Amino acid sequence: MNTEEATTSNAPHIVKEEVIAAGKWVTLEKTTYIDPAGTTRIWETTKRTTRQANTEADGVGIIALLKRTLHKDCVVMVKQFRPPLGCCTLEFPAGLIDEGESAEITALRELKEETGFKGEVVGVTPVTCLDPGLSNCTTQIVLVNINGDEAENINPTQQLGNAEFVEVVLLPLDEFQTKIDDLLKKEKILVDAKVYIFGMGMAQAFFKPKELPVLKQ
Ligand SMILES: Nc1nc(=O)[nH]c2c1ncn2[C@H]1C[C@H](O)[C@@H](COP(=O)(O)OP(=O)(O)O)O1
Repeated sequence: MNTEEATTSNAPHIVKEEVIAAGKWVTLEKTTYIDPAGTTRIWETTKRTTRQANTEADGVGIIALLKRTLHKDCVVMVKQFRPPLGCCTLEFPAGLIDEGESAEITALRELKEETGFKGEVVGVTPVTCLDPGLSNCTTQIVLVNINGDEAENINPTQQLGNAEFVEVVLLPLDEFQTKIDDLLKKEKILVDAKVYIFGMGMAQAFFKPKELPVLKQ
């Protein structure tokens, strides 16, 4: 057996997927798979029922930067009650990809619906996973700039459905992490992991690049 064959035969893979329970929005499945040691195992998996045929992403998250004359640049965030957690969360605006949509189109539509802002796409990630030990849920993060000086972005109006209750929260980019820490102290909310990691990354990138290396112990 050559190296390539050995690698292929040892590759972990799925044998079968059986639906245990199916709801309108999610399924619970029993996933039978072969692990890297060749052992057959079972995993409990959740999946969304809404993934469209033309995409491997379930939805998008939107990092929207609001740029206005004489204002600090702000990240447009949303706060809403999330039933699975039983509390409010601070998240990037987000939503599921509808039939025939690209990630970019979904991002601009969801941003308009949830926040009222009209944006312009400036970047998009590959398909990324969200909670791989639990679910096959995937997302693409779309970076959007908003010209806050444009007439339609001065008093933005949300376009929410009757079961949607979304509060828009503007956080200055240069104090993103500390403002989130303040909110967490004040209110009983949970912050989305993507959001907090973005804040940590921003803080590292922008506020510590000039620190001199110190002796490591
Ligand atoms: N897991 C879900 N359970 C539900 O009972 N309803 C759900 C689930 N996931 C989505 N939805 C509903 C709620 C909204 O009416 C639509 C669209 O949600 P969308 O705005 O695209 O996405 P989120 O912002 O992440 O809720 O789906």
